[in-house]
Amino acid sequence: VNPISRTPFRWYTTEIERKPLFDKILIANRGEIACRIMKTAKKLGIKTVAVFSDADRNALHVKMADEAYNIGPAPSAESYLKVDKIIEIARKSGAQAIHPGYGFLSENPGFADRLAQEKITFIGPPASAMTSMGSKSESKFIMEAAKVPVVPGYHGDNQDVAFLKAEADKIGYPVLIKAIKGGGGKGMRIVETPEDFEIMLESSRREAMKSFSDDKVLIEKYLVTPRHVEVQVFADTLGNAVYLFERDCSVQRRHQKILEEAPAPGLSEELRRELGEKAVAAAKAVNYVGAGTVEFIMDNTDQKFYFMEMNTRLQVEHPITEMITNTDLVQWQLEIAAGNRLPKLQEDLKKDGWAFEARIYAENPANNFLPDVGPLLHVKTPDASESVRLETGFVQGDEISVHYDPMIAKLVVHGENRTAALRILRKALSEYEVVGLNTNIEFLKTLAAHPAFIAGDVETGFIKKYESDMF
Ligand SMILES: Nc1ncc2cc(-c3cccc4ccccc34)c(N3CC[C@@H](N)C3)nc2n1
Ligand SMILES: [Ca+2]
Repeated sequence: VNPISRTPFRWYTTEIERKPLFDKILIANRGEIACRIMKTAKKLGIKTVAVFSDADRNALHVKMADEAYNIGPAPSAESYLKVDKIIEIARKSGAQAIHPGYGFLSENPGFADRLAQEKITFIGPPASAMTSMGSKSESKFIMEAAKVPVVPGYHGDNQDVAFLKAEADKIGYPVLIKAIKGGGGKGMRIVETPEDFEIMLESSRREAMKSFSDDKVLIEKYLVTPRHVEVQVFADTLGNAVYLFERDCSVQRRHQKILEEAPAPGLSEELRRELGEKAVAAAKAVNYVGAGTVEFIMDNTDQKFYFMEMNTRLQVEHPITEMITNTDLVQWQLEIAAGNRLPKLQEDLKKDGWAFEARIYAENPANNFLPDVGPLLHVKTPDASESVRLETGFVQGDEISVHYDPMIAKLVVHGENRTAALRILRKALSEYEVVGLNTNIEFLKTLAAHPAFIAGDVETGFIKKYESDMF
């Protein structure tokens, strides 16, 4: 073989000079993700500005920041979602860029656009990509054009009841009705028989109008207890895009992820590569920039996978991807937001070992796992090490309040293989103590010891199927 062609074709033939990162960034978030972003900023010598509501005055992220500003009362709508207030503080503090974290304003195209107008760098994707991927119908049309597999169904403009019912008959029952602007299962209805179609359509539309002010729906073939397999992708402003392998997030309750793992169990290398390549194709189809996650559902019987949606933000569970690829994805976000190229090429990205993330929730198992609140009277966390990483925004003495999401920490572990990682997870959970409010730590211990979980038989019906074993 010609020796020249043996050298891998390097995407960057000209050495693009590396632009400096930022002097100061504002983190428009709270809790563990704000703390986690600050850790990377400090590592890079970037000054950090925190914003906090009245309820978060003494929070860890406020203590960690170089500067901190109050943005209003506890309710998110009066604080963490106040665009004008956040911009005013960015101005006052001289922050050149804003990191939105996840939730809050992280997938709000209006916020991204507003920052562009204000000449403040938004550390995230272009508003256009958020908008395209924010609509389940528009995103499906874009995916079809990009040859990314989507679930068979109808996702067009015709919202006439009789027409949609005819489409459902064509697809074949059971079908799923989904709100076009939906997410996390809201507005979703499973329809088992034609007789139920109209009433379920009406109910889905009511919820969609209430939740998203848009009652447009799409119809899909319903996959019974699919797996939720998502692929981390990254793209820079120079036209490059890579995948950083997949995560399995099937173990959920009421669309709330509980225990995630990377890579996904039971996939061949060939299927893994196909998932990655389709995810990159999805990102390129919307000229994506920054960190993104392409969510697929995978049929448990034939391992066929279908595009679900794209999350145009850095997700809660990103640390398990960092652990198996030895990357700092917030650093990647900062490099890309500063106009630099991807820190690694696809061939430089290697999957190493296995990682789990257990989400520690303040919740009461005796009260249907509903969120719990209260003081963290006593907290003893597992010792951090190469293989144990704890991401939290709260310490002993803090109050977990009702205003925000009940996740108090993420326990992330890494092992050389799934069995080793699971053992490290169980040990870490056994060292985790919280007194003062109820948590799901005991539930997680049972889950991590369950034979079906140990066997890797994960799918979205897992909790429902084995709940009786676990409580
Ligand atoms: N055509 C078809 N068939 C089965 C599905 C099953 C689910 C689903 C239902 C229940 C829990 C889930 C957890 C993770 C991923 C998906 C699910 C689903 N979801 C739930 C919220 C959103 N992420 C998409 N869409 C589906 N679509
Ligand atoms: Ca989403």
